[in-house]
Amino acid sequence: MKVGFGCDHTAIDLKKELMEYMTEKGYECVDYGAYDAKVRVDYPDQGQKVAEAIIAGEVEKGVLICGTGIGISLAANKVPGIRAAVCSEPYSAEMTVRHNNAQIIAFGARVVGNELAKKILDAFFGATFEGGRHAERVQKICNIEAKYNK
Ligand SMILES: O=C(CO)[C@H](O)[C@H](O)[C@H](O)COP(=O)(O)O
Repeated sequence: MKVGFGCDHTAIDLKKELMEYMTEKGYECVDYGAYDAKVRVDYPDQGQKVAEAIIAGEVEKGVLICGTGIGISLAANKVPGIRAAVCSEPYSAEMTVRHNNAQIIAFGARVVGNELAKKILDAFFGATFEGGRHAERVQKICNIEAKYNK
């Protein structure tokens, strides 16, 4: 599976470590920036890049990291069709795939440590969407989006 990674200046080292971790597990990791911890950047730019890469079919899923995970996920969720979830622990990371069919996991480099971040990725990428009643609920989310994107 191809996975897109994006972050702001707060998470350069964590992103690098997680990309290495996922590459070792056999994932093909694509880096959408940022690249330099000394250069302050705006998290919406990387959130948008990874979200658009998913919609374009360049990558299947995404990992977004800023200081809290909140701003970068808010930006990604503005791209129609994207479901990005902020999760600071593995249970939510698993459930956002099983029940919400989220394509992007987001978290904060100032919130979670490196080893917890790996556990969050294990849970997210190890889960499968359950469909059924959850598909109907996800469709309702899509309907809200469609109503405001005419
Ligand atoms: O989620 C965020 C904002 O909603 C992030 O924490 C950003 O990484 C944060 O805004 C960066 O702040 P900085 O003071 O410019 O480092």
